[in-house]
Amino acid sequence: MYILTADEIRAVETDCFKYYSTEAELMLKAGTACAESIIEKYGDSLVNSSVAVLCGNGKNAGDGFVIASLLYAYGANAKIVLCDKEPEIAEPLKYYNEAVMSGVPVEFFNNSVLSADYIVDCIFGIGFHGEARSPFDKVFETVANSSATVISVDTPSGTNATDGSACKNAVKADFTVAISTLKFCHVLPPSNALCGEIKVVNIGIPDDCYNDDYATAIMIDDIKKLIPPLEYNSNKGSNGHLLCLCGSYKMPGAGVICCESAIRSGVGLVKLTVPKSAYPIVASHLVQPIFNPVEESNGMYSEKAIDEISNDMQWASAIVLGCGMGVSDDTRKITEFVLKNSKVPVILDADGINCITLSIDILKDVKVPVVLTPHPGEMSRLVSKSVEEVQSNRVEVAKDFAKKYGVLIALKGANTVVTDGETVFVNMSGNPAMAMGGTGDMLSGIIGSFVAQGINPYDATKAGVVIHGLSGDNASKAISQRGITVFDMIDRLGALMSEF
Ligand SMILES: NC(=O)C1=CN([C@@H]2O[C@H](COP(=O)(O)OP(=O)(O)OC[C@H]3O[C@@H](n4cnc5c(N)ncnc54)[C@H](OP(=O)(O)O)[C@@H]3O)[C@@H](O)[C@H]2O)[C@@H](O)CC1
Ligand SMILES: [K+]
Repeated sequence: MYILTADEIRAVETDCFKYYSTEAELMLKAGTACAESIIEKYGDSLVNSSVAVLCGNGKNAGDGFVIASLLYAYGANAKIVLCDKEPEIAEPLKYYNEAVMSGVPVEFFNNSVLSADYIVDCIFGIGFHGEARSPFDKVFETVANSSATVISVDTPSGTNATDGSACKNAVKADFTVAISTLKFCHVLPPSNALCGEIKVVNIGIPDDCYNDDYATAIMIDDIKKLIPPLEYNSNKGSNGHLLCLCGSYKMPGAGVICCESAIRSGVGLVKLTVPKSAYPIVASHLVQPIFNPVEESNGMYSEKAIDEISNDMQWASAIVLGCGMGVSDDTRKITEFVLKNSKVPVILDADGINCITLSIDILKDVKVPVVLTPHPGEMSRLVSKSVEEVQSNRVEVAKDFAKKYGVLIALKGANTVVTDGETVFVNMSGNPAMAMGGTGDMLSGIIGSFVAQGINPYDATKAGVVIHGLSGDNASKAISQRGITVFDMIDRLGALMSEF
């Protein structure tokens, strides 16, 4: 599934109009597909309910006039609410006239929308930019105060389809029906939080109107192709050796979480090389890995552990470095040693990332694939920008960094961005319940496990973020969003792997 900017979808539509369809035909298909999705989702509850279809001055309103006619015909008390004026563009005007002819009531915007059961938001689509100009500022304020179920058509009005920004009082939808493809407002903050459930409807634009260099949402079916079935004659050696350099006296759980997630996602053998004082704690929670308790300083790896770590590295087919490791001169030296000397891919997370922020250029000399899994705070330190700057340019920041340093990036947060600096993938699984300590350690363990099993690091990262998000979704559904722990997610990870 592609994710497009406003200009990219306009170019697609222009090609479609050139060769395949008129604007009016496409608008009818868009409005019809949206109405069908609304009926499919809300069904009989629409009948006799009051539905205010709020229409602006652009073509998003054209979809709205089609939707109003179809919901009216379905039995809803649907009415068209003109937010500013009667339509002037030919195609919306056509469907407006048809709606009026079919008896759909029309009114100009007033506070009666506050009592509607449903608001269908066709105020703006991909054409919105900046702050809402009068009279739309007032419309947005009123919608924000309504208790109606809000359905946005294509984009929540007031969001910018290209950069994901949102104006004051931008519409907050319960359900967004995206037309043809996702747009960036569906996956970038802050507007991704305004979409509610998202459904993408196909309106029949032929494939050859699209290029193939767009950002892509990672879908579950795509991931299934990336994970090969287990070999019938496999043994613990052939399913990969993952070395985890994670945990410290103060953060032993990171090692437990990382290793257990790796095991639950299929790796043959895991070795946890851990500072000595953390060993009794991790081993009391997890017994399946091999342990190597090593020299420590202040509860973190000591530089003196480098020989032991070096030996363990010869054994590994992938390495996860950094979860709960702590930052000290010694852990910085160990991180640099691992990066410079590893012959296998390295997944660098958390304190592994923090350990290289002052010596970032070492990434340019690393000979093996490196996956960095920063959260926005870690990314902000890596690029010396504020968290706000990172979050308002997630795709560009991640892509530029990956390209400059020749690494793979999974920039975490809602809709994790995965990139190799050339192509961009965005994750659609997961939920806010996962915003808690330990979920990052889990993600690193899953990615490390897949890489150790021989999946190429880019595919392993894509698969890891999707499956990690799904385990969060499953745990939240079974328990609650506020009430889950990382171990509730790990408990579901094993069963979830049956789908892959
Ligand atoms: N192409 C097709 O045939 C198809 C299109 N489809 C549908 O069309 C939608 C795109 O339509 P669209 O391009 O007309 O944009 P839309 O958002 O409806 O309105 C733009 C108007 O809003 C105005 N405006 C902008 N910002 C503003 C602000 N801050 N405050 C106030 N006004 C502001 C802007 O004025 P401007 O500022 O740019 O001069 C302009 O007048 C798309 O999302 C999909 O739903 C589908 O049916 C498939 C077929
Ligand atoms: K809209």
